[in-house]
Amino acid sequence: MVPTPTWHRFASSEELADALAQSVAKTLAKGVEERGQAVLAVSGGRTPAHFFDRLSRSDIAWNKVTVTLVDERFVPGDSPRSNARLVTRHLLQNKAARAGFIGLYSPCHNAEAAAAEANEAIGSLPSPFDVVVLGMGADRHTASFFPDAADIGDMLSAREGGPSVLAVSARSAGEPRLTLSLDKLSTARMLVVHIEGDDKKETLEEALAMPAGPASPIGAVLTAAQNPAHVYWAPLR
Ligand SMILES: O=C1O[C@H](COP(=O)(O)O)[C@@H](O)[C@H](O)[C@H]1O
Repeated sequence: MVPTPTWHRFASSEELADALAQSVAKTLAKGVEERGQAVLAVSGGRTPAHFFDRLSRSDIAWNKVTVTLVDERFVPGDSPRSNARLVTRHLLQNKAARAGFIGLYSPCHNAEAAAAEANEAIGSLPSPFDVVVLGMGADRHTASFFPDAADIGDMLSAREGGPSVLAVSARSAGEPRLTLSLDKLSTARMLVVHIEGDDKKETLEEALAMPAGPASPIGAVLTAAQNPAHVYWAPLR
């Protein structure tokens, strides 16, 4: 059984973006106060742009915050499919332009080599991360844990001590991917799933009712979560 997360439902994407930005900013500020620095790991895709715009205007000590990605496509930073590009354009702006950024992509010969490089950089960050904001696809993938990835079972059963960044190859994902490990995601002090639209709400409700595992990577992450997880939902714009 997947532990039931706390749902935060909003009438619009704008209201959701305001509330989520406020809550994330508060948690990052608390992290800076307690540890002198804070880490925020965010998703890519279409959903988070509006939330990023709001969060970038939050008045916190961004120079003590490092932003990273929960996952990335193995594409250069100027590709329209790059999650780093989305974060650079929408989050690392305004007040948040002072934040540090560690991406997962590097121009290596393959995703495995890029994952090894990113693993070094991610390993230098304080652990656990302060905030992880996940998205979710219609196939119940989250970060780049895709149900049809060859070694999805192994990736979702790996616990503490393994690499923090993994290379992923899945037919449904298109290009190769890089993802933070289950351990990195599930140990976050604040774990949020940000989804919009009725379809995704139904998909997540189904995932919460089915066994966590390769067919339901979002369920696996929520089951492994070390702190109560939060779902932020609004209808599609
Ligand atoms: O491939 C990805 O998709 C998911 C969901 O994206 P969305 O466009 O449906 O919001 C996202 O969470 C993930 O970071 C991204 O790489």
